[in-house]
Amino acid sequence: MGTITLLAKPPVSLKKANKMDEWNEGTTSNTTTVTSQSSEGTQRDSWNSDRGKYGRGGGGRGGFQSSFSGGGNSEDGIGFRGRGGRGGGRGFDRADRSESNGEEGGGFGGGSRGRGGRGGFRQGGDDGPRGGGSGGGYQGRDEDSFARGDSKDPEKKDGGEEERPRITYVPEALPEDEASIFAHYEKGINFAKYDDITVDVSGSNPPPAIMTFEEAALCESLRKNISKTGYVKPTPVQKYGIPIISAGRDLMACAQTGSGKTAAFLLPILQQLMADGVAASSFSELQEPEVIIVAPTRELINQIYLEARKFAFGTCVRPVVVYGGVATGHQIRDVLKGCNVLCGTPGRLLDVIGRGKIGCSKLRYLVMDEADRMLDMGFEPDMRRLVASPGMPTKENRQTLMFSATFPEDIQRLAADFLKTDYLFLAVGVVGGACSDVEQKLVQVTKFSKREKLLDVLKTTGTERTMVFVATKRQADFIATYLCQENVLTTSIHGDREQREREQALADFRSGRRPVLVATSVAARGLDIPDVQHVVNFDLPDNIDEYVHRIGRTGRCGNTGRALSFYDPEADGQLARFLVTILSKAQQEVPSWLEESAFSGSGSEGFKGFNSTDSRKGGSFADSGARSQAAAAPAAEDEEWE
Ligand SMILES: Nc1ncnc2c1ncn2[C@@H]1O[C@H](COP(=O)(O)OP(=O)(O)OP(=O)(O)O)[C@@H](O)[C@H]1O
Repeated sequence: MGTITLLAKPPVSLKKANKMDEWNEGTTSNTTTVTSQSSEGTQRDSWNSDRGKYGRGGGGRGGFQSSFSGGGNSEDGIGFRGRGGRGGGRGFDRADRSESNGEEGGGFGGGSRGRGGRGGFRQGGDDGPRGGGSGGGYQGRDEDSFARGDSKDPEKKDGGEEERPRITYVPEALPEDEASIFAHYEKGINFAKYDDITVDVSGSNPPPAIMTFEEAALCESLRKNISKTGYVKPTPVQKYGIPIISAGRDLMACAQTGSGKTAAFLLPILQQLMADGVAASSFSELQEPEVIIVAPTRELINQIYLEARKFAFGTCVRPVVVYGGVATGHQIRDVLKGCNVLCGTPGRLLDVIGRGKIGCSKLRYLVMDEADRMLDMGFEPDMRRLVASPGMPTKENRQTLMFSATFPEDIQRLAADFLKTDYLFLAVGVVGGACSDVEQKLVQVTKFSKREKLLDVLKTTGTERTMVFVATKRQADFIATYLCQENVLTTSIHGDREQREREQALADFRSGRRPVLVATSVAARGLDIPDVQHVVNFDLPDNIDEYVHRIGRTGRCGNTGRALSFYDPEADGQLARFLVTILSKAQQEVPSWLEESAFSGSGSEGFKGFNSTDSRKGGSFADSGARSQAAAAPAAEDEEWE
């Protein structure tokens, strides 16, 4: 099976990391050889593989001339899809296009949602419950002993195409000792400045904020766990969010990256479960969690799970996590040990519900983290399926909580479908604003000069932990390989890497063994990695919200950080006005060339309405069209998140 091992000195021949490797296991070596990488200028990458039968589009970005010659099926040999790749409406989401839904899709039949890799059929996803289009129900890719006894062969793709291997990956057991469970990183020098942030709560009768954790009247175990975690006082989103949730209100909360949103929802929920004496039981073939938490990527949901496990430590409340890329049977066995708080990515969650292992009738809390992402065109159908699951209480009979650092107004409007009409909207700071602890710099580049610039930058950052964001999975492999060849200790994460590799990459990055992580958007949201000092946008994203999340991987929890973005006027012009706004709202220097670019040509209509808040306040949907459109679109067209 092909795997990529990004070493400081890579071998001449690198095995390519993508899911096609999995598909070809045992049949094709599918080795990718990097034969050149220096002549820049044309999109001449030739990647001979059987990728991209569906959804191949004209190349957009790129520009590094390289020659990848895959050893697999060479039927098409065009390969380089660039950013323009679209699904042609086929609704197939093959492995080469999908980072998020390919793995996390609900799999209720196909359809014609072919845009940007969010097709109905999640072929090639790690768990992609596949709908056969007719009565297939939920059928995960890695069916095992828990599969329903119907006729589908889990190893075969629908339509009798290629065989796919069973997913057998089981992550290492987590350490159980307190020191590991409560390991945390220190808050930074700007933590106290959180108190100066403007907070706005809109909606009727909001409860008063708390100023200290003591005021939250938490039970003893939870108080102890908070203190072992090193939290001394709540952050603003916690000060306001905790009492709102404890008062039983639905909530849409928007607060800057790295400001403690996870604890803002976990603490009041766990408090209520503990106060009610909720206890996990392994004596049931049907587990009925009181809480479901969804997030868009595997790594993020795992992180949320670890937080939940930490805060529930020593109590009878049992959190469990389910996500793609890991053997489903393993996760279901874990669920069956007792499950009060089920954390999951949408596809796998729908899968385990569909297998009859999870019942929703006792559900009290539904939490969407990165809610604007969970409700954009990629995941919204899955969210609708989730709330339509058998036994799921109606929105009137459950508490629904949404959190993100960005909340475009059109997504807010859509989100209201999932919330009671009297939900509260909590805005901490500028809605959708960047964290002001991140120093943002932009440099103008041409696409041909990016790679050398990156190398220059990394030579000055030394062993600082740096995340480098690129537009596509292929680009991630390519840049990571290039950096390795230049002796920069690098690893990479993207949706074509196997889960084992993704977890290893994150572990290597976290530990500093590989201080540079080249990533696609899959790593843009939520990841809380200590000591990331630097984010580089090698390719700027298509929408400004994505930019805000990416740079938010640094400057967390009162620490400072730096973000450097390569701005290619040819490709990034549509972002200019949003960047100007983001920079100025975060008190950053705005380069004059950026201002010129923003005010020229396509104009400044995006400035109006940018500073959105609770959409019920009259909002500015019309004005904010450009921003909203960009924000609602998938984070990247070529690839997705998980
Ligand atoms: N009250 C607190 N005191 C000290 N540290 C805290 C507190 N609350 C949260 N943290 C820490 O701050 C960091 C960021 O928190 P978290 O990951 O919840 O941020 P977030 O707002 O969800 O960010 P993002 O928008 O990127 O998802 C974590 O390491 C968390 O443990």
